[in-house]
Amino acid sequence: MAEQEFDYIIVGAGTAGCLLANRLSADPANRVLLIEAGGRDNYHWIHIPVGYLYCIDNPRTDWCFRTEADPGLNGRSLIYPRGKTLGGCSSINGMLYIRGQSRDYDGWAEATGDDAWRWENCLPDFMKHEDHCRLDAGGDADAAHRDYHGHGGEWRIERQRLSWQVLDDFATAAVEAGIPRTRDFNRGDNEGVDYFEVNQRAGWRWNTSKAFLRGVEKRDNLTLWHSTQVLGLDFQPDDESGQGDEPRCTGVRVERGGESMTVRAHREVILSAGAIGSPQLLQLSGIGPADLLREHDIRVIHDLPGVGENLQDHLQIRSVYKVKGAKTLNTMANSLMGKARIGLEYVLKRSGPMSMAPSQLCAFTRSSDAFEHPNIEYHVQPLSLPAFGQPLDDFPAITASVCNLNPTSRGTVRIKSADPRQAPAIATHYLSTPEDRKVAADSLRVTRRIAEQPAFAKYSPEEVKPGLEYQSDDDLARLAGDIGTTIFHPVGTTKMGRDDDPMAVVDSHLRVRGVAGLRVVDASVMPTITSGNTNSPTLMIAEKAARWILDAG
Ligand SMILES: Cc1cc2nc3c(=O)[nH]c(=O)nc-3n(C[C@H](O)[C@H](O)[C@H](O)COP(=O)(O)OP(=O)(O)OC[C@H]3O[C@@H](n4cnc5c(N)ncnc54)[C@H](O)[C@@H]3O)c2cc1C
Repeated sequence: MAEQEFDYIIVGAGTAGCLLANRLSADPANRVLLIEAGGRDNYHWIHIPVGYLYCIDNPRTDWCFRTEADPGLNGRSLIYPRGKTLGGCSSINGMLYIRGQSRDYDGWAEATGDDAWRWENCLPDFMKHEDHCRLDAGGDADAAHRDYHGHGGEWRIERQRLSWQVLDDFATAAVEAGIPRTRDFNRGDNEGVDYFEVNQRAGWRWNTSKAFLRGVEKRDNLTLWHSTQVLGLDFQPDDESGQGDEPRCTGVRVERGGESMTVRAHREVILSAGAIGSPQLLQLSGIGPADLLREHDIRVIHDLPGVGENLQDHLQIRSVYKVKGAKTLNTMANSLMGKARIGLEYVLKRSGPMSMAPSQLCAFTRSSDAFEHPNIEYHVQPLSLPAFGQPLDDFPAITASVCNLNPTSRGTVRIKSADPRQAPAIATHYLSTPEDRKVAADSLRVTRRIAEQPAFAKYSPEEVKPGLEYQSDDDLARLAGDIGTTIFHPVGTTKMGRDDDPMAVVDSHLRVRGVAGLRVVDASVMPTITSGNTNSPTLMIAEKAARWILDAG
């Protein structure tokens, strides 16, 4: 097949990739190719919110990664979902819209030496694509809402179409325990308790493929290749690149319809393959820690020791409380009649449990007085299950999942072979620092403090997990290792940083250091994880990067 040529090649049609494709192809003069390994997002469970349960660990929508056995989890290995379809993780995620805290972005500005990343300079890039329901005609926005939220953009944010008495009471208990109520988690200081806002439209999931791709897919200058895996990057050797001593990325090698082929990029290749896929592709292509590459007989194009290092994630520690006298999903869904009622409510009104994001109630607070800012986040659910993928418990219960927002543990993503079809080794290293073990223990104590408050105590809560017999720091941290699991936020594996940071993989404009014509634009560039869920920060990153790419073009 003849070699094909484009101006920009975007690898990965996930959260970042779909937004980039939209913005870069807005100018008809730019020929843009968007490549996605997964298929179209035409599986019904992607769109029915509760369907995330059926998309996770399903090869139709998920890469189905497994982590290495983790000593911090007492030797357990976890399923590690990553979306593999148009929309990427935004097609299988929890739909929760949370930006993090202003200090996260001010920290990125410090780490890169570039004020473009300061909170006040990120806020316009969050707002640019936003379509916030409270700013709809007749919406209940307060006076300041317009200063923090946008309307009319592609990315829809709505209130949930449900409420649960038991969660309303958990929220009141949180207030009784000293956590203030908030009406907006997204103004830079997210302390407080309320229901999450979600990326849904009228009870359907709103993923980045619907938001950014669907309306522009027919542009003549935008080509979409789904079901096409990028196998590696091509380079022009340094002496021929005309870029001084820098090698230049000239295109990608793909497998499409059973054939291998090369595609050329005149201006840039942009990796948006996510926090696992992007470092894996760089390493496979000769950009990464030289020793690792040589171990797998890969020619070193550029020795960048930070590629695949600095993996950060939020570990959720799921306390389960058996309750009396409360309606929970466990009991509602454990009969055929109950399931039928739930199904009917969704068909007729697009509301109820089938419209449910995995988590409903949110709280940000501090694990102890040692912290000046909220350093833990709650995701509270009116249900419990022994493990993801297993049926709900047959007793009424809620789960109060808590995670450390700013972990100090760092993991790695490293190829296991030069074969692009083989998954890399994902070593999470959760709870590997004394600080993280202490926050884990203290956060479980905060959960207990909330559960003891009068508003929740009326349900006679019984702590099934971890169990009140565990009280000491050591016991609680060990138990956290038993019941903790990913909350699906890997970031940081191609971090941005200053020129004098040897572990920085990209500069503050997300250009791969030491290589021309190549950027990374996705969750992997975050130098530190945000204090909240990671989808909207990734969109903000892509919005900023799109402008820089167009300006450089
Ligand atoms: C189960 C789950 C629940 C989550 N819940 C939430 C939530 O409620 N709120 C929130 O804010 N965040 C949530 N997240 C996290 C959030 O969705 C991610 O941080 C965000 O989507 C990352 O975007 P990205 O662009 O970096 O990567 P992705 O969205 O993963 O996109 C990468 C894309 O690249 C493709 N790709 C990878 N390798 C190749 C290759 N070699 N060739 C071609 N294509 C390739 C992938 O198939 C994928 O489509 C969740 C994630 C998961 C998995």
